[in-house]
Amino acid sequence: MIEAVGLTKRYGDKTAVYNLSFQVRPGAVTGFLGPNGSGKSTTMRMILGLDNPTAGSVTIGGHPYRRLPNAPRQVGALLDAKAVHGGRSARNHLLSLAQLSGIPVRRVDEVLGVVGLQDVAKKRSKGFSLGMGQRLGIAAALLGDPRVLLFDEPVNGLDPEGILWVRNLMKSLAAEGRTVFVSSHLMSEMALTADHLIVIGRGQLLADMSIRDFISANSADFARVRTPDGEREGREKLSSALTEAGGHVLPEPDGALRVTGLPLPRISDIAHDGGVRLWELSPHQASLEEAYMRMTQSAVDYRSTTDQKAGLMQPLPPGAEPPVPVPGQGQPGWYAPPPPRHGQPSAPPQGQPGAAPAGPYAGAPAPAAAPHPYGAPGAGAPNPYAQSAAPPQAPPVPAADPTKPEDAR
Ligand SMILES: Nc1ncnc2c1ncn2[C@@H]1O[C@H](COP(=O)(O)OP(=O)(O)OP(=O)(O)O)[C@@H](O)[C@H]1O
Repeated sequence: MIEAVGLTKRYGDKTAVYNLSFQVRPGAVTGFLGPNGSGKSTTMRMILGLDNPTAGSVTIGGHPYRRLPNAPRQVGALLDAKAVHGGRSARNHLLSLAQLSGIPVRRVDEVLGVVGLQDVAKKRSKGFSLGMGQRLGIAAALLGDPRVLLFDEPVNGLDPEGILWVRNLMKSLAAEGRTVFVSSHLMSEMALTADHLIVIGRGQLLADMSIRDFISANSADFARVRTPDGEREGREKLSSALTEAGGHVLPEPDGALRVTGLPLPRISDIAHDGGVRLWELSPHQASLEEAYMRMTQSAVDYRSTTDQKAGLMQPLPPGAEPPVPVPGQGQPGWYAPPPPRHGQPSAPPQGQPGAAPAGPYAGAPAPAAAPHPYGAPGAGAPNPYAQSAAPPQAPPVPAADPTKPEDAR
């Protein structure tokens, strides 16, 4: 088991990780999520003794990494697949690692086979593609047959077959009772791979719970209702009737309605009473990606702006109309999560730095967070992001908190 207690890391006046407490348990794949720059790699480096915490501690099986006897036999890690001597062949790279840790040579050939690099084992790694480099990094992590494994973005650069292989590998390592801690930005992949999630934002714990609890705590069930195409009047009539009955109705991009606050049978009855035909009435739950976006949107440091192509535009021909901007294109594919049960602001106020671009559903209040099933073990100072059993009141972007270091606010 990996256990962090009050883990904090400052680089000068930058606080990369602040008061982070969590446990990564054996027998499960634990996903480690957070926006760019949220402190995932820093946390992993501290777990592996590559960085010293400014405060707090992190142990593996009860010991700091540096005090583990023959640590490479107990802990395997892929942090940076490029951190390889490019002039060495894949096999020689693994061989040198094996010799340093007293691992038999035949294990090198074994792991080369496991990651599918046996045919290029004698090739210099500097000629490797991104995906081949990742495979070599995974081979190095598996070399000592360790009980604890850390992978920082292991599927980066892998093709679909490679991604599937990594997914199955992580699951089988966990099924053997090992501790598997894996960071990724690929939500769909995490949803398929991880059993448990630890989510951080700006170095602080946002969530520590099972995937299923994470999704239900950060999303509301909703119904998709579609009336026949071309029957606009019926759609509008239904929309008004549902709103009148206490539902919250939002238009979907394809013309359907997203309805919360009313059970499906009630929606059906309302449509029937109003004489509105339905082509679709289906129950839905937000995906991990939607739930993650909702939870982390206020902790995102790096956001794109619209490319104005300043000074690059050709003058429009006489009479031509400028292109019409497409709503919600600031973050393609993203839209605000389903609306509230109790009403809680989900996005920072528009126009402020860090405000999310207005999506088609922007402005819809977000669902109240459900109680945190596991809590934040060992949490010290109150964490403005952490899920809590109390009704949430604080807006997602915390106001300046004088009890916190500047970067942790
Ligand atoms: N050696 C360092 N010196 C100064 N600042 C650092 C150092 N390492 C990390 N940081 C800062 O700490 C913060 C957390 O960085 P970290 O690399 O841990 O984030 P991350 O969650 O892994 O990001 P990504 O998802 O982009 O890989 C960032 O603001 C980063 O600039």
